[in-house]
Amino acid sequence: MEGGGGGEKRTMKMCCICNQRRPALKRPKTLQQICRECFYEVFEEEIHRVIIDNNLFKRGERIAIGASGGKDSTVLAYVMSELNRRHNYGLDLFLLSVDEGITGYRDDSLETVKRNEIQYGLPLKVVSYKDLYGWTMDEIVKMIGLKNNCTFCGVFRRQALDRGAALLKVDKLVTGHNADDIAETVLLNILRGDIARLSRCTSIITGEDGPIPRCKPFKYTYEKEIVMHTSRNWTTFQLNAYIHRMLTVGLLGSS
Ligand SMILES: Nc1ncnc2c1ncn2[C@@H]1O[C@H](COP(=O)(O)OP(=O)(O)OP(=O)(O)O)[C@@H](O)[C@H]1O
Repeated sequence: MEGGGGGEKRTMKMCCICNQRRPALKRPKTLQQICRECFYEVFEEEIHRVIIDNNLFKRGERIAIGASGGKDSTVLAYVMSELNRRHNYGLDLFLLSVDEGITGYRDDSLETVKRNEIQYGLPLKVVSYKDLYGWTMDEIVKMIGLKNNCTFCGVFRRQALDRGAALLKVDKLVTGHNADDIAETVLLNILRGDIARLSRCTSIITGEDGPIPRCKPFKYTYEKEIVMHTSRNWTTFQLNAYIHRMLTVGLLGSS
């Protein structure tokens, strides 16, 4: 584009993919300056490539999406239903949520999952700690205090997801674990000196010898890009409500 006065020439930077629209962001993964539309497109098609290159699914399979109502699994639910339709995978998709019984946290995020059920037309199954184990997480914390409660919760949730997947009679469970989560797990396993887990924790499919294999289609996806992708479907209100929830339970720093 020609600049105004002085006869000097200024070039307006364009999206490096379509070269038609102004860039709206710099991709954390590639540092490319691209427009929003191209970002959604390349983000989703990269997940498609991961699914195809790793043979994650077979036509006709029933797949449960572990849906917590958080950013990762909300974007995962959208991307899975979109790619299933766009590339005709032929999968039967379900949303599976575990209600741990944490007041002010999971009850709020389950509202997001219920919205996704309607938005994406995916059947939702909710399994609760109360129904499965007779205790909510709030009741467990009252008994044992805050120390070690995450360990209990993690073990219970894992089992609850398996129980829910069995009720839905699915072939596989997909979760929203992303590249940052996996890097964190690798570091933890190094610090713990847990060689067995260290070799397993980076696999894109785990639990093939257990009741339900688990897949991580976001294994190569940066958390920052998942946050950027939420703008495709989340309103500012939903984003603010999510941040508020995270601050309430101390999963985000307030500074
Ligand atoms: N209560 C739950 N019900 C169903 N699936 C869950 C639940 N909690 C976690 N998961 C699954 O495990 C993945 C990783 O969970 P984690 O607790 O690490 O949350 P996260 O990284 O914040 O992800 P999200 O943003 O989706 O909550 C989630 O993306 C989701 O697929």
